Amino acid sequence: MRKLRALIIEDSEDDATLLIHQLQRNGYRLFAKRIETREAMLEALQMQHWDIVFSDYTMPCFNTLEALALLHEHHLDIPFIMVSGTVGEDRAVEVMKAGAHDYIMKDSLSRLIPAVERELREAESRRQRQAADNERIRLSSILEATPDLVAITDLKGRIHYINRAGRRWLGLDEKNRCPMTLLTDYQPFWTAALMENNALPSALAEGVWEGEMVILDSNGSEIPVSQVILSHRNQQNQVEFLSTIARDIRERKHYEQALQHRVTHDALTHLPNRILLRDRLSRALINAERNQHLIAVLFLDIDNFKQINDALGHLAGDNCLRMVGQRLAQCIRTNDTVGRYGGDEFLIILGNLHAPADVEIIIKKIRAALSQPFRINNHDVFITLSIGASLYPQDGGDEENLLKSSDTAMYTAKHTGRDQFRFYAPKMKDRGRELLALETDLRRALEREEFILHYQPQLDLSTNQITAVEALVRWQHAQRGLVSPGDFIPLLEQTGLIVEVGNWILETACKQAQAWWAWGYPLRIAVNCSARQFQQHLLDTVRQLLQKYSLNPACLELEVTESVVMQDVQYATHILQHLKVMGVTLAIDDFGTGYSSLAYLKRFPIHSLKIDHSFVHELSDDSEDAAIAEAIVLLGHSLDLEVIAEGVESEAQAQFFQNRQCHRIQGYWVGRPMPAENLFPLIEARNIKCRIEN
Ligand SMILES: Nc1nc2c(ncn2[C@@H]2O[C@@H]3COP(=O)(O)O[C@H]4[C@@H](O)[C@H](n5cnc6c(=O)[nH]c(N)nc65)O[C@@H]4COP(=O)(O)O[C@H]3[C@H]2O)c(=O)[nH]1
Repeated sequence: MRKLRALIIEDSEDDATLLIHQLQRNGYRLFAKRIETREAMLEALQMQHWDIVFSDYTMPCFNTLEALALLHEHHLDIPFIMVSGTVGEDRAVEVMKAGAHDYIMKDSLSRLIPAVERELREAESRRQRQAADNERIRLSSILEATPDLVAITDLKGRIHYINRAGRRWLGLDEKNRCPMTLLTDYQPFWTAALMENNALPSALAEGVWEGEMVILDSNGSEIPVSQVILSHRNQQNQVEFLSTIARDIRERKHYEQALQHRVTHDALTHLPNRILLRDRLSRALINAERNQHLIAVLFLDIDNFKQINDALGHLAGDNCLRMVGQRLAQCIRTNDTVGRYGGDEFLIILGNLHAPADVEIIIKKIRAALSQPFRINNHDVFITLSIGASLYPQDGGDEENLLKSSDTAMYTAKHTGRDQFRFYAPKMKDRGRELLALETDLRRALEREEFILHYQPQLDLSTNQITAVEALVRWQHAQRGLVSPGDFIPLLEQTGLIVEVGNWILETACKQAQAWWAWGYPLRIAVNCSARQFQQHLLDTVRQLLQKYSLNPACLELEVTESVVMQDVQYATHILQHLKVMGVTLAIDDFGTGYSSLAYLKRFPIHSLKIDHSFVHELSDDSEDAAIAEAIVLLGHSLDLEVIAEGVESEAQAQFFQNRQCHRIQGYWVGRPMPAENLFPLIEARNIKCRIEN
C-alpha cells in the first residue's frame, strides 16, 4: 500500500468519496482532506505537505484557477489534477495553461490511476532535478567565491568554465573567455615540459595530479601555484574534461625564500654563509671536473680583527665585517662567490680559472679595494687580510681538502706577518702541525718563565758611546732551545697572548733600565710594541711601570711599526701624544718598508725613525738602497727627528751613516743582541766617560 496525502477541492462530498474509493481500490493508503474554500486550502497547505491535489473545476466560493494561483503564490510544485464534469475545451486548456497537470472527467475515472501514477512520478523527477539544480547553484557559488582559480577545460585546453578568481587572474570576463580561450596560453613556456611529461599524463592515467606549477596573470607576471588537475570521463570511459584548481602560493614562496635566505646567508653581511659556500664549492667542483677547469679557494682572515673589536667596540667590529664583505664582493665576477666563513674569516670561490696567475690578479684587486681606510665610528681604520689559496685539482679533489689546504695556506700567510698571501704547498701541513705544537707550548711559556730578554746596543755616532739598547725577546724552550721571535711573535699576536707577554717584556725592560741607571749608566731602552699592545691599555701600563720603577721616562723608547700607527690614525695620534706628554720617546720601526706616508711624520709626535735593515744590507755608495737610506737620514734632519740605522754589520756601513750624520746605529758591528750581563763589559769599555758616579 502506497501512502498518499491528497488534498481534494470539492464541494460534493459524494464525488470526493468516489474519488477516495477509487484510489483506495487501487492500493493507495490515503490521507485525504476535502476543502471547498480558499481559506480552507490556505490552512491545509500550511498544515502539511500534500502529495497531490484533485480539484473540481468550480464550486460556489472557489475554483480550480484560484486554487492553482494559490499554489503558484506559495511556490508549491504539487501534482494537480482537475477532476470535473465537462467544462469545455477552452476552459480545459485555460486550466492546463494555469499549471494543472491533467484533467479527468468525473464520469470516466478509469484514467485516474494512470494519471496519478504518472504525475507522482514526474513530480518526483522534477523534485530531483530541482534538488540537483539547487546543489549545482550552491556549488557554483562556492566556486565563484573561492580565491583559488577553478577551471574546466577540454582536452585541447579550451576553457569551458572558469570561476571569478580565475577570470580576475587571467583578466577574462564572462564574454571573452569561452569557448576559444586556452588555459595553456597562461602558462610560461618553461613549465610546458612539466605539464606535458608529468602533470597531464598523471591526471589522465590516474585521474588526478597534484604539484607546483606557475600561471601567468593578465600582465604576464608569474604566479607560483599549488595545482590539482582532475580528469573527468564520459560514459564511454573516455576523458572528456579536465578541471584545474590552482592556489596562489606567492606568500608561502616568499616565506620559503626568506627562510632559505636566512639558512644560507650570514645575517650580518648578507653574504653566503658556510652552508651555501660549501654548496657552491661542490657545484663549482662538478663544473670544473666536467669542463677541465681550475678552481681556486681563497681563505681570507682579517689581520688583528680582535684589536678593532676591543678598541672600537663590537658594533664597530660588525660594521667593519660588513664593509670588508662589501669590498670583497666588488672584487669578484658574478659567477664567483664570496661569503663569510665565520668570525673574521671570508671565503672566495673562483671558478673557471685558466691559470694560477689569475688568482694573483684577484689578490691585487682585493688589496687595492682594501687600501683605502674604512671609516668606522669616526675613525679611519686600515685593514689588511691574510690570504691563503688552494687550487683544484692539485691541492685537493674535494671540498673538504680544498678548504683545509686554503686554511693551512692562510695560517702560514698569517704567521709570516700581516697582509700576506700564500698559495698552498704540501710542506705547509707539517709547518701547520709544528705551529700548533708551538702554540700549545707558548701558552705555558710565561708561567714557566721561559721568556728572556736580550739587549742589542745602539751606538751614538756623535759621541761614539752606547747610549741606548733595544730589548729583544727570546724564548728559551726546553726542547727547541732558543726560539727566535720571528717564529713566535706572530703566534703571540694571533692568540692574543702578546698583550700579557708584551707587558712582561715592558716590565722586565723597565726594571733593567732602572738597574743600569742605578749603576750609573743612563741608557735609553727601546722596546718593541706590538699592534695589540698598542691598542690595549698601553698608556696605563707605561704610567704604572714608570712609577713602579721610578724610571726617568726619557729612558724608555717605544718602537712601533708604520702599520700599527696607520691602522687607526686618530687613535694612534691620541696614544702617541699622551706618551709624549709623559716624556716617553717614540721610534718608528722598519721605516721605509710600509706605508711610508710622509704626511703622518708631521702629524705624529715621533722622536726617531729606524731605517729598516733591508736598506742597510746592500749598502754601497751608488746603490738604490744607499739613496733611500741617505734620504731617510736627510728627512730626519729636516723634520728634527733622530735617525737610527739598524742591521749595521760592517765598518763601511757604519762609516756610511757616520758620514751622513746619522744619529745612532745598531747592528752586529756594534754588538749582537745579548743577555744584560754580557752587555755590561761592552758598555764599560766604551762608555768610560759616560759613567755617572752615584
Ligand atoms: N741580519 C742582521 N740582523 C740584525 C742585526 N742587528 C740586529 N738584527 C736583528 O734585527 C732585528 C731587529 O729587531 P726588529 O726590527 O724590531 O724586529 C723584531 C721585532 O719585530 C720582533 N721582536 C723581537 N723582540 C720583540 C719584543 O720584545 N716585542 C715585540 N713586540 N716584538 C719583538 O721580532 C723581530 C726580530 O727580532 P730578532 O730576531 O731579535 O731580530 C732583531 C735583531 O736580532 C744585524 O746586524 N744583522
